[in-house]
Amino acid sequence: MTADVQVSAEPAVRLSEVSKAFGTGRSALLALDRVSLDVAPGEFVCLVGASGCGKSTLLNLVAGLDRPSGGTIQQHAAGKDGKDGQGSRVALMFQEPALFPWLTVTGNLELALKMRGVPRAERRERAGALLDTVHLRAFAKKRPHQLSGGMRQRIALARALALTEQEHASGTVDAQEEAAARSTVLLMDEPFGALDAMTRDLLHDEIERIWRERRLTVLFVTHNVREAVRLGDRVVLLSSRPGRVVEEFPVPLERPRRIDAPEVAALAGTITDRLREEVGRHGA
Ligand SMILES: Nc1ncnc2c1ncn2[C@@H]1O[C@H](COP(=O)(O)OP(=O)(O)OP(=O)(O)O)[C@@H](O)[C@H]1O
Repeated sequence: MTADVQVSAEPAVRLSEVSKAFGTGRSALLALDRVSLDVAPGEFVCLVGASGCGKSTLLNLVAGLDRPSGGTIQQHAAGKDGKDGQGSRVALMFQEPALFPWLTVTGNLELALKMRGVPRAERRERAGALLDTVHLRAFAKKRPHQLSGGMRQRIALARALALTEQEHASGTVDAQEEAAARSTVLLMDEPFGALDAMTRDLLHDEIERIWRERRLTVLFVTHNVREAVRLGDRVVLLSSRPGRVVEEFPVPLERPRRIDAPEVAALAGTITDRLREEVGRHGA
């Protein structure tokens, strides 16, 4: 089976009627209600919605950190044998970088590579390559507290990428390897929420470049509708709790986009109006 052709036709992630309830009986809280969503390989999808509508819950389910109460989540990856879900690579990145403070920048990345089973002899070089990707090679020997917030988030991004690395030295990129890269899913939960506007702008450029170069599939949660329009191929609007997909907005704007461009503001305005309507309906 030629995995690349078949896999590229499949969504990288498919949620079918996914529900999630916390607790049982009368005290049960329904966080997600029959959410269906396909994310294509190489697509950048942003999820927006009111606070508490279940965005983080959804990412946690896709990451496999929790199990849905109903419905199914499938991840299609180009595993060696081409089977669905085999060789699937998912990495999560949060608002807090959560780096180990006692390790250097390189040490943090090497640890992630070790967790992926990358042999010791390769780790230093691959950590260096990841630092090149986020333009922080010069800070390899620093510890997290010696970096700015934006730099720490770039290291967290490099670490997330490390967690999607393959166990073997990749060498040349053949079609199957490329298809596997496309089905690498990067889950980002408000990764830039704590940064100042200028640093966030820079990181938008950075994540867009890395997404393109590595052909990643990205599922990105944000409160910031403009950020969603700046980055996404598609913006998915969730309802107030329980989260359901209310509407999807394709973003047909040429890249790179500027967050303050009038066309970004216009589409963000439309989505925000829809979000307000939704929040109003729930009396939140
Ligand atoms: N482990 C849990 N146990 C019980 N309730 C939970 C748990 N995790 C989340 N919830 C509840 O599920 C709902 C959805 O939470 P979630 O964190 O997914 O929302 P969110 O959209 O990411 O919110 P925010 O935008 O404020 O970060 C909330 O009402 C929350 O209190």
